[in-house]
Amino acid sequence: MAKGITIVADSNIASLNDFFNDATLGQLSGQTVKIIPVAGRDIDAKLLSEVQPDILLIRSVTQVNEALLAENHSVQFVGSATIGTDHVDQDYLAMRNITFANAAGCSKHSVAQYVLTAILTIRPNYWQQPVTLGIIGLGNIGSTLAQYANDLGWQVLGYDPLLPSSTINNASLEKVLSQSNAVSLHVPLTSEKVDSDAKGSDYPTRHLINAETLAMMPADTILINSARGPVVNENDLKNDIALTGRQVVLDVFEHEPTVADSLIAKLKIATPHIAGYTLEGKLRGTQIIYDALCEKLGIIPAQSMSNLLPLNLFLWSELKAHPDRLSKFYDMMQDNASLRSKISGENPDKQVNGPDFDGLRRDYHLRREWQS
Ligand SMILES: NC(=O)C1=CN([C@@H]2O[C@H](COP(=O)(O)OP(=O)(O)OC[C@H]3O[C@@H](n4cnc5c(N)ncnc54)[C@H](O)[C@@H]3O)[C@@H](O)[C@H]2O)C=CC1
Ligand SMILES: O=C(O)C(=O)[C@H](O)COP(=O)(O)O
Repeated sequence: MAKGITIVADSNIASLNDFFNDATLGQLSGQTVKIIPVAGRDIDAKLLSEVQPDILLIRSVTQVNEALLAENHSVQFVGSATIGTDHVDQDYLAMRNITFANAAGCSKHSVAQYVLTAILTIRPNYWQQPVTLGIIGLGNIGSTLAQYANDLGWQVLGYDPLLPSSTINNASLEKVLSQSNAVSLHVPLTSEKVDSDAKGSDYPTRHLINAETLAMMPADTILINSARGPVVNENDLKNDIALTGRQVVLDVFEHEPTVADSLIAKLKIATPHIAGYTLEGKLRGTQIIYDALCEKLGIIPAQSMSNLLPLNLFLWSELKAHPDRLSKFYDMMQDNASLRSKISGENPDKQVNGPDFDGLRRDYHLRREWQS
């Protein structure tokens, strides 16, 4: 590393200055830390070539690849304070010998709680009756959601072809889609293998939900996508909703950050990619990449998110005992209204514009995770 440590960071990373400062990083070497906060979409090749930072900290909106880094010769560590990694060309980073870390699992409870809130907002009667919840992708978020579902006495039908079968990984894709009251998607965004392309997946998720798979779902089955927009083919979804009247909840969109009103108008609930946006989820994301950077620098972590968290009074046990308090725990319809309030333009081009979508996320009042 150079004498001082220069960090270019997405300004939407929570508590940047609390985690990355002289005391928390320069503790052994006495190095000073300079942070340059930049909106994630403005982190570009020109900036990285001019600044030549040692460290790049991002979230999901910065594409990290050869185009971004070809003219940069200084970055030694890239940390993404996100679960998803589809925006990062990890093979390229490995080829350049740049260490990469993401924040696996950081918002698993936040997203699982988002999904429960969506289902119980649309169908409050599900608090009291037997429900079959379909979960596609049983990693950190999917398996956490399954725990909440079990706790509510719901049956889980789960599909994850990359994991061994288990009590929750217990069904084919067709069975999950055709026999669930609600289906929730928790897969990474992956593409098909092309020839010997090592990056592709044997079970690609791009357009996993399309005309064919939607046709397997009964009309009254809710669909929730809080994974990545392109997992659902939006044109096919619009046709499906027109045909069946299906209740659909989207937190992520195929052409995000722009979202067409022709889609939003058909959705039961639409939110601006905030399923993981709790204080705990975002701080955990920062903590995980901070810890990874400390490991890279050979220093002991000197900051902990527990120092930064105010008291949390949101107890899952309380909500279970008082389901009528759901909107006090998370008023999802407020997020839905905020997104819809940003629709502008004239028909047929009415849409939420990218800067408005990003603005809602930048200025989001972070929720609290419910504690067990
Ligand atoms: N809306 C939001 O705010 C957030 C969205 N996410 C998204 O959620 C995704 C999932 O997150 P985690 O559960 O933490 O990831 P994870 O990596 O722990 O689990 C993903 C699971 O999906 C499975 N999978 C892969 N391809 C599949 C396929 N074709 N069919 C069924 N299962 C498949 C994998 O085997 C793995 O078990 C992330 O990749 C990210 O894109 C994550 C956090 C917040
Ligand atoms: O962690 C992920 O993966 C996500 O989708 C993030 O929560 C999205 O947030 P940003 O990284 O876009 O702020």
